[in-house]
This record gives sequence, structure tokens and C-alpha cells, in this order.
Amino acid sequence: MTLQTVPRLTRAELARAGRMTAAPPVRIVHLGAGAFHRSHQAWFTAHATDAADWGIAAFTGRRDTVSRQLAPQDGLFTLIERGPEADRFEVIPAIAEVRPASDSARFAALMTAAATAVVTLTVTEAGYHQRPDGALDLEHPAVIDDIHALRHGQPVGTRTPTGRLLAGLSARARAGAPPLTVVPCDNVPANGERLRAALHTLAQRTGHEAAVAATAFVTTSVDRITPHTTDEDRRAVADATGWRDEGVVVAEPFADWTLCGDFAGERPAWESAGARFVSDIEPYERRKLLLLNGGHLVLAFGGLLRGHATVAQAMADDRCRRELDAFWDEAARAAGPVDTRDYRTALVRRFENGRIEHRLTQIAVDTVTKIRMRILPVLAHERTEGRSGSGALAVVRAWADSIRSARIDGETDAAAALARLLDGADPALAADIGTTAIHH
Ligand SMILES: NC(=O)c1ccc[n+]([C@@H]2O[C@H](COP(=O)([O-])OP(=O)(O)OC[C@H]3O[C@@H](n4cnc5c(N)ncnc54)[C@H](O)[C@@H]3O)[C@@H](O)[C@H]2O)c1
Ligand SMILES: O=P(O)(O)OC[C@@H](O)[C@@H](O)[C@H](O)[C@H](O)CO
Repeated sequence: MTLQTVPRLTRAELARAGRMTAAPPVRIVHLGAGAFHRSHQAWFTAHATDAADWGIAAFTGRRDTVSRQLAPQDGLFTLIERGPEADRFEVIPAIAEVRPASDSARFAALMTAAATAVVTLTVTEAGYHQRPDGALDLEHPAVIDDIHALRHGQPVGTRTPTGRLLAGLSARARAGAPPLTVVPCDNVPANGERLRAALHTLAQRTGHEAAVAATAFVTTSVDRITPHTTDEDRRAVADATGWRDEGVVVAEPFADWTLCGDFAGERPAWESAGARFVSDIEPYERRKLLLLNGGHLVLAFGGLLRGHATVAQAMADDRCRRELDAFWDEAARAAGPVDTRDYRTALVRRFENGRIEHRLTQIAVDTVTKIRMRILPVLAHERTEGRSGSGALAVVRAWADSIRSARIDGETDAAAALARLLDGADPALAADIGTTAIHH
């Protein structure tokens, strides 16, 4: 059987099979319709008790691949929940429509619709165009272009997620629609507050302050390991379900969503699907970013240097494990007043799931931004406490070595990458890291 001869997954096909049909009404707009949005926010929305009332309109970010895959499927896709022993297949119906980023008319229509209540984002850490201190990088060429477009009333010309969002919020304020809530879902510390500050900065320079003032921002910590989908995964879905699905997503069984902040209006009952609403998110966020995401970086750099391809392979290498444990001992101290013992035990099991092909090259992208957010805070904390931070320093060293041996995509010059990493860092810390990473 070739995939081309299998019927395509659509709502009509599902109806023929006696399964649910209608798309839920759009009340959520999403920017960056990648794999993680589908395995996480779409999954939580589909599993909430009020799922029938909350549909998502997902817009792609830089490429229109996902809209070309999902639009012919009416937004439907199969999630393969990949446990250590077996796969579970589930069709997720929460995405009601999928649009390319270029469809600015539909974006404006949804951003001004009274029914729209929530905007979510997964645009990667680099997509926020932050400076080392977390502020919006006003010298970035795409940000400069957006300032120009927004000043001259050309929302269609905006290129960055922040610029597009401000254009949409501004149109909403002009239309007199009720305020909405922005919920960023990328691995960025204090993501809601940072996005609010970035939008405020952009708004001040372009005369759109009222739109930001009327909007609520919620900070989130998100967690579900979601590797890239392969052709083999698409074949597995056809074999198991009888449908051809170009939008298949694979994820581990574990899923966590911690949210903090007030919503301006209505929201899905995500807590009924297991999401956690808290008044202080920092301990959860630091633990996740430092231990899980930082731990992934340790395995990515050390693993790539030793010829491994996946997280599970690096976990099986004693030397990688020792490096991970050394970093985790330091990261646990930096995480603050939150359990890290059980969390580490659970992480070991998740990382060792060899049926999840989480490629180290998928993790080792935008590495300057990621090291800044996930490794340097550990080093800084160790130094403040009078310790050397040798576990965290070893990660920076492995990163520089990986660049030198051409294993990191997008970085060719270790010294230049290091200079970008240390731009804006504490001078004593910078001197120490520079010496260690260059002269070891
Ligand atoms: N994959 C995971 O395991 C995982 C888990 C937790 C959090 N996340 C978060 O989700 C993000 C996306 O991961 P993914 O697995 O969906 O990756 P992906 O490659 O499938 O999707 C990335 C999405 O971000 C968009 N994007 C990238 N750069 C952009 C830019 N400059 N402007 C606008 N949009 C841009 C892309 O167009 C795409 O829609 C991660 O960077 C991370 O912050 C991922
Ligand atoms: O997704 P990134 O690029 O922020 O980082 C790579 C991985 O560490 C990350 O995707 C994790 O798998 C994820 O954060 C687990 O929830």
C-alpha cells in the first residue's frame, strides 16, 4: 500500500466513519503552527470539558508547509503518543482552520472579531527578537522594518511575531472589540511579561500604546517532548488508522502546562485537561528551563561531539550521563525552592525513552539564545554562592568545541558565537567563560 492510495484524513471522512464532524468555532488565534502547538495547546484544548466551544485558527510562521499540509485536512491531524512500549493514535479536532502567515486579511478579521478571546504563540525563542537582558532588540533589521510599517499604518508589512501581534491588537482596539489575552507558549523565562514589555516598547515607538494597555498577558511554562515527524510516522498512522495524514505529530505521553496571570475575558477550561494555574510560576519555570531544557543542551553538545544522534543514545553514554549529572547538581541549586529529586528521576525516564527519536540537531539550534537562558543562569548562581560552576562551564566548552568541529547548524565561528553570547553578560563571568571556552 502506498500512502497516495489511502484516503486523506478530513472531517467528511471522519463523518463517514461515524466520528465527530463539525469544527469548533474559532475563539483562539495561534501564531506559529509548528509541531509543538499541535502536541500541546491543541491537545489541551481538545481535552478540555468545553472543547466543543473553542476552536483554534492557526497561522504559520515563516513557511507555509503546515498550512499546505493541514488545510486540505480541515485542520485535523493525528497525534502519536509514543510511550516506551507502545504508540497510541488520536485525531485532534481543535484546530478549526489553518492559514499561511501571508493571509493578513483573515488574521485582521479574527483579531477584530468579538468572539476571539485568546492569542497563543509558539514562534521559537529567537522569534521574540530579545536582547540579552530580555528587552526587544530595536537594532534587529526585522524589528526596524516593523517599526517603520507600524508607524506608517501598514500592518500587512509587519514581519516579526511581535509586530504582527501589535498590528492585530491595534486593529482590535480601533474596532472596539473586547480585550483579549495573549498566552506565549515558548521556552522563554517570564514569557508573558517579556512579551508585554516588548509590545509596549514597540507601541511607544509607533503610537499604539492603547492597544497594549487593553490586553492581558499570561506567563506559561510548557512541557511535552515533541520530536520532528518522519515519513515512517506518517506510514504508521496510515497503517493504524486507514487515513493518509500529512500533519502527523509525535509526542511523549507526558504533558504539562503551568499558567500564571489573569485573563481579560473567557478562556477554555484547560485545567479540566490537566493544566495548572498558579500564582507564582517562577519555581516551575526555572526548574523546567534549567533542568529539562538545560539538560537537553548538555546532551546535545556532548552527544554530538561523541557521534550520537538522539537524546536516548546520549543518555546511554556514561560520559554524557556524568556531564548531565554534574550540570543537574548545579541546576538543582539554582532552581530554587521546588522539588528537584523526583523531577530528575522522572526526567531520566523521559530522556531514556528510546522510542522517541528526539534528534540532538533539533535541540542544537539558536544555541546562543538557549545557552543564555538555560546555562548561564546556573553558572551565575554557582559563582554567586562562591562555587566554580564547573558543570555549567563544561557545557559552554562543549558548545564551543561542537562549533569548531562543525556540528552546530548555523554557527561556523566559535569565537564570534562566544562574543555574541557574552555581549551584555556580567564582565567577571564573561572573562571566566571566555578563558575557559577558548583556552582549555
Ligand atoms: N518541540 C518541543 O519538544 C517543544 C516543547 C516545549 C516547547 N517548545 C516550544 O515550541 C517552539 C516550537 O517548537 P516546534 O517543535 O513546534 O518547532 P517547529 O519547527 O515544528 O515549529 C516552529 C514554529 O515557529 C515558527 N517560527 C520560527 N521562527 C519564527 C519567527 N522568527 N517568526 C515567526 N514564526 C517563527 C515556525 O514558522 C513554526 O511555525 C520551540 O522553539 C519551543 O520554544 C517546543
Ligand atoms: O524546543 P526548544 O528549542 O526550546 O528546546 C529543545 C528541547 O529542549 C525542547 O524542545 C524540549 O523537548 C521541550 O521543551 C520539552 O518540553
